[in-house]
Amino acid sequence: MPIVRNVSRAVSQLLQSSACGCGVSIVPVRCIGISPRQVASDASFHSVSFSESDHPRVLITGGLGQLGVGLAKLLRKRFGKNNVILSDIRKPADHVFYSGPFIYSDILDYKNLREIVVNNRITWLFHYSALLSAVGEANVPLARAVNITGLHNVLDIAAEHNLRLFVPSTIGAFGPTSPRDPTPDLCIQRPRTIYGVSKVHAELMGEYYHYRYGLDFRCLRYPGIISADSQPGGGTTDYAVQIFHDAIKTGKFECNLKPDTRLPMMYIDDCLKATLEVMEAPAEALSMRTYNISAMSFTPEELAQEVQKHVPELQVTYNVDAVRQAIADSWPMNFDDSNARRDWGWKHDYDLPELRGFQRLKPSPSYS
Ligand SMILES: NC(=O)c1ccc[n+]([C@@H]2O[C@H](COP(=O)([O-])OP(=O)(O)OC[C@H]3O[C@@H](n4cnc5c(N)ncnc54)[C@H](O)[C@@H]3O)[C@@H](O)[C@H]2O)c1
Ligand SMILES: C[C@@H](O)[C@H](N)C(=O)O
Repeated sequence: MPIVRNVSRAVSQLLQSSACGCGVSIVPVRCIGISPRQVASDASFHSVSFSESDHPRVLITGGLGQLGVGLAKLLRKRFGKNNVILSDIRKPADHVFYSGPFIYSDILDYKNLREIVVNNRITWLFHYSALLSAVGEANVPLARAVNITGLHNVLDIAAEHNLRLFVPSTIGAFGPTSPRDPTPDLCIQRPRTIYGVSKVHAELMGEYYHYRYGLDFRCLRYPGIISADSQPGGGTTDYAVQIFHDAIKTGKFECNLKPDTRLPMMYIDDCLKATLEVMEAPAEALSMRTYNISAMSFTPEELAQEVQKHVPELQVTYNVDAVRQAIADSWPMNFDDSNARRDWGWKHDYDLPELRGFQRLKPSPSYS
């Protein structure tokens, strides 16, 4: 795929919007009080438990972060408001609470998660809960618990209840020994953050459950995601969201990465579109279960120049955060997503050139 580096039109666009299976079990089942998992040696099951003409019943974990509310909106449009349940451990804002079903769910509480899946007859699960790269380095034990133990809970429940499971991975699943320009789907993955390690673990565990038990696991490696109406959750690519907000609000932006740090990025609408598309793709189309997806790639300096075309008075300074810089320097510069394009027709809509005007990054009134 040609690498897109033209940042001009995208900037405009962004700125414009500102069981207890105690009996015989064939799946990995947690058995209350006896053993955590029972797996028969001939374990095998297949995940599509609803008829293809029915709408899936969806649960989104960690849904109050940068991406979950937008995903719920997209899925509700397609499957109906009441078929999509957002969940998180945080209190939702009014506009989120009143926009559709919301439920408290801590992914570390296995029984609670299972109860939600059972009571709501969930068929598709989008597992968004995570601690991102920078906050993960600041609290490794919590990141390990949420990103690894939490994933184990989700995998087991998805397997027990024949769910189709989406788990996002990231450019952060690669490390300094991976090829960086471009980074293919299959190559060395030796990340040096707990976030990256947990995401490689998620990719491998999901694929293992797929091949071992038939779990319908689907995974996309997202680039850094740019959004208008939601705050990033403490990652290395956060600067690429913050610059738009600061340009509009204060006309000043202090970047915590060096000006020439090139990273793959994607507008949120493309990210969510890809997520829905890969979940709807026929299983036969998927030659793999974990795909890179790509849209554009730019440096802070290039992005700043583009924003300055629309906000000429914007002053950009650099105050490099050593932790984030070390992480960014170990991540891909460009992502090769040719397998996604070939297998299930992935095509992004937004290059930086396509994002015209300032409206996209103007926070809506409900944004906090
Ligand atoms: N935003 C990006 O740029 C990006 C890029 C690549 C991959 N991803 C992945 O996409 C997913 C969503 O990303 P995001 O940016 O919305 O993340 P975020 O950090 O903004 O939100 C994560 C959410 O998880 C919740 N959470 C934390 N602990 C929890 C627990 N114990 N139980 C339930 N929920 C819990 C938090 O409250 C938060 O709302 C993550 O898995 C992330 O790794 C995001
Ligand atoms: C890239 C992605 O995984 C996230 N935005 C982070 O920087 O941690």
